[in-house]
Amino acid sequence: MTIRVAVAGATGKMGKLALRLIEEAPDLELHAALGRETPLSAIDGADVAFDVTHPAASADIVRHSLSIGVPIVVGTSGWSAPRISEIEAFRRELGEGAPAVLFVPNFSIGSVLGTAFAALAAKFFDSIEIVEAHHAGKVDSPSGTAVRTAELMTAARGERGPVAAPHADQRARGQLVGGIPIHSLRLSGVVAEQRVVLGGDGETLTIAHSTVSPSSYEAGILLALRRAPEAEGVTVGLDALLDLGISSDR
Ligand SMILES: NC(=O)C1=CN([C@@H]2O[C@H](COP(=O)(O)OP(=O)(O)OC[C@H]3O[C@@H](n4cnc5c(N)ncnc54)[C@H](OP(=O)(O)O)[C@@H]3O)[C@@H](O)[C@H]2O)C=CC1
Ligand SMILES: O=C(O)C1=N[C@H](C(=O)O)C[C@H](O)C1
Repeated sequence: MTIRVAVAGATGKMGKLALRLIEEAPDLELHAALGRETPLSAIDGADVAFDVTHPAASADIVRHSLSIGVPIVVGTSGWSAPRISEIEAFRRELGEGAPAVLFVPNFSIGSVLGTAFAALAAKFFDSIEIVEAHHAGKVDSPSGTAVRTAELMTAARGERGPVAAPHADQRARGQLVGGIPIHSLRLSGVVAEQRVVLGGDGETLTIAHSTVSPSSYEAGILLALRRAPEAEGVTVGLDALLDLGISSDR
C-alpha cells in the first residue's frame, strides 16, 4: 500500500529532507508540499501529515489534521506536556475514531536512546542538569528534546522527588523544567547536541549525544510515517515505536 504524505514546512531544512525521503521510498508518495502560505486544506485526503514548521504554527496544523481525519507526525519542537494535554482534550472532543498523533521530539535513534538512558538513571542521583547546544538558527529554547528529557527524568524519579537545583532563581542557572535546569547554547558550527549530567555521592554520570548530520533523522522519520496510518491515540517519542526493552512511561 502506498502512503500519501502531506508535508507542512516543505520549504525548510526538515521539510526538504522529508520530500527527498518520500521521493526515494517506494511505499511513500507526496500528497502535498505546504509552504507558509499554503491553505491547510491541502492536507485533506492525505494518509498522513508531517509537520516540521514552527512552534507557533504547529498547533493549528495538528488541529486541522485531526479535524479532517488525517493522522499526523509532529516533529516541530515546543510541544511540552501541558500543550500535548490540550491536543489530547481536543481529540477526545472529536470522539471515537479520531486519528492518531505522533509527537516526536527527536527522530534520531541515538538521541532517543540517550533520553531513555537518562530516564533510567534519574532516580539514582541527587542533582541533574541538562546542557543542550543547537545551530544558531534555532528559534526556540530550550530544545524540545531537552524538555522531553527533563519531563521523563522527573516522572522517573517518582518518590525520590525533585532534584536539588541550588540558586535556581539566578538567570545563569538555566530554565527549570520539572525542577531540572536546562542550559541552551546556540552556536554556529553545531547541528544538535545534548548532555545530561547527573551528580551523586562522589561521582557524576554524563549521558551525551551529538547529531553531526541531519541524516541521523532519516530512519526515525521513515519509521514514524510508516507507523502513523495504523497508530491510535496520542504517542509521544519515537521510543514508543522501538523495542527498547525498558519502560519510559510518560
Ligand atoms: N523532531 C526532530 O527530530 C527535529 C525537529 N526539528 C524541528 O522541526 C522544526 C523545523 O525545523 P527546520 O526545518 O530546521 O526549520 P526551518 O527554519 O529550516 O524550516 C521551518 C519551516 O517552517 C515554515 N514556517 C515557519 N513559520 C511558519 C508559520 N508561522 N506557519 C507556517 N509555516 C511556517 C517555514 O516556512 P518559510 O520557508 O516560509 O519560512 C519552513 O518551511 C523546528 O521546530 C525544529 O526544532 C528540527 C530537526 C529535528
Ligand atoms: O531545531 C533543531 O534543529 C532541532 N530541534 C529539535 C529539538 O528542539 O529538540 C530536535 C533536534 O534537537 C534538532
